[in-house]
Amino acid sequence: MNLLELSGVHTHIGAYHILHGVDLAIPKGQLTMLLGRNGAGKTTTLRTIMGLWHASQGSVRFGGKDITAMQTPQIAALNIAYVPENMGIFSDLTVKENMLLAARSAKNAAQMDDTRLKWIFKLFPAVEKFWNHPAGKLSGGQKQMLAVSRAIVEPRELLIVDEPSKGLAPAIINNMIDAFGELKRSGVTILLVEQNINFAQRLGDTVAVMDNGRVVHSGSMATFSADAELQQSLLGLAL
Ligand SMILES: Nc1ncnc2c1ncn2[C@@H]1O[C@H](COP(=O)(O)OP(=O)(O)OP(=O)(O)O)[C@@H](O)[C@H]1O
Repeated sequence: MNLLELSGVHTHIGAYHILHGVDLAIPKGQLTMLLGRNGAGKTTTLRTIMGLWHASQGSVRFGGKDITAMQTPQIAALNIAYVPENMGIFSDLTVKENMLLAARSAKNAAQMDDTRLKWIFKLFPAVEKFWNHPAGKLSGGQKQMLAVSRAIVEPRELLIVDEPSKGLAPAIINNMIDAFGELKRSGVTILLVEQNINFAQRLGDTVAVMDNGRVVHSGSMATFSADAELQQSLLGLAL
């Protein structure tokens, strides 16, 4: 069953026609990797899902419901979390305050779900370690971990993250892979935009590849991983 479905989505940004009929299906409970060269339209697709841009044609359906024309707060309220490329962290606030702001149902730290926080601390130890530190002081990798932690501070149906491995050192990437693996096992449906093919192959169940504002290939990651020629032709990878 598909949790999210885009059909024939066109998106314009001002005078520019960016998405040219995106068809994308995100199977429930799986981790889908959205790949493609720079400028292929991946971020624009995520922003269109979240209602930050609106499709001028086509439809976005979530759990069978048409969300194409809905506003971002209403879309988020359907239990969809989005971590943009800039991560949306408040640098002057502590890690704890950043987490608290993301927890819609908690008015203070004591009201945050303790079991869930402990689970998040296990996924991302840096979040616990720097709990009372200003978020602006964290390294790039720790900020990314905080950003994902904020997104999952409450249970989600769908977690969308734009380039979680960007600029991260290999050790941090391994931590990120373990954390997303654990998130996947918790049953949440995940959509990641990735440039790091190794990261994508280690985590993805399903893959969709974009080019020129369209999805030009979709299928299982296992099939895609086994086909070097396909990867070469779609991503221009030097193998
Ligand atoms: N605000 C904007 N105004 C005009 N054009 C834009 C805007 N945002 C994106 N674009 C253009 O839309 C196209 C798709 O951009 P998008 O960011 O969706 O690609 P992407 O696949 O996420 O690439 P990247 O990996 O470089 O982020 C690009 O040609 C980009 O220049």
